[in-house]
Amino acid sequence: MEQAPAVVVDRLTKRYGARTAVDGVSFEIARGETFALLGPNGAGKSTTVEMLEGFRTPTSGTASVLGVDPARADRAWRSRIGVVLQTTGQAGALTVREVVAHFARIFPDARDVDETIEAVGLTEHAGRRVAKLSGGQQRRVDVALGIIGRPEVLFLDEPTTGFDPQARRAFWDLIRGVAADGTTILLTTHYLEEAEQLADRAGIIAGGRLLALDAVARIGGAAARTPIVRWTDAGGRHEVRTDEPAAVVRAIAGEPADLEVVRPSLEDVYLSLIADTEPEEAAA
Ligand SMILES: Nc1ncnc2c1ncn2[C@@H]1O[C@H](COP(=O)(O)OP(=O)(O)OP(=O)(O)O)[C@@H](O)[C@H]1O
Repeated sequence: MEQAPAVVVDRLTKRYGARTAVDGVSFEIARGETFALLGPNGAGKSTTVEMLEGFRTPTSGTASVLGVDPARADRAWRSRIGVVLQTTGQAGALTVREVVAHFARIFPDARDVDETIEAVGLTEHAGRRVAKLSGGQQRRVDVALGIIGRPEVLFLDEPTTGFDPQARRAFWDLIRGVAADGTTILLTTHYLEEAEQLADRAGIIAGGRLLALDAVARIGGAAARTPIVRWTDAGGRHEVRTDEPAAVVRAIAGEPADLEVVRPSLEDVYLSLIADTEPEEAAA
């Protein structure tokens, strides 16, 4: 029998007064899958994730995480969930090792404290106070606390904001390892490359509505990913969308200038999908 999905969201809606932050969103995340929720500032990503974490109550619709309604969840359920919130909030006076060890005691089957600190690349800072770390290093402490309990479902809300490129790559390796252990991951991010690197599937949300939901390589539909050939000749600048870019290039007469073949990236598809949506200020 196929395992039930780890996360089921059905017409989930959250209103704050007259503002609808999340508007009838539905998706599922399979066990072991890494799913990315993408969207501009104010799109409703954090509100969605926080309803799944049990920190906010839906206005209507339903959510289920590991078969449980997060709004009614108990401690046993919470110990199966890992959370990395958007804002950092540890006790800054404690050292990295003290904070991680403190959290390890909360969970029935916690990871080894030093191994976890090593996994997030903080071994040489383990004895330092969290308050003395850089923003990116403090974020790694958040991630350590999110994974210390060996969660079945891990929520990562903008986990690499403030990371330098090298730290981001190290973090991706860490998350790939967590995913390889079978952990289901829900990631929100503004870095589309991060979604391409980590996620199996993604949803694009804007104005509280889900605009697209598919495998990362297919999102936006096949047409949106059709390669584009561009070149300049005596007749001006040309642009052709084609599934056979090599044939188009061969057929170009003479010596074209600025010849390029581009395959639209997730970022291109994302930008064209959200281009028609209202910016948050206008939606207020
Ligand atoms: N407690 C609240 N009261 C009123 N409005 C809220 C509250 N929390 C969020 N909102 C509004 O709900 C909308 C969605 O916010 P949310 O934080 O979910 O967006 P987001 O996609 O996570 O954005 P970002 O990328 O900036 O983190 C925004 O318009 C926001 O202003």
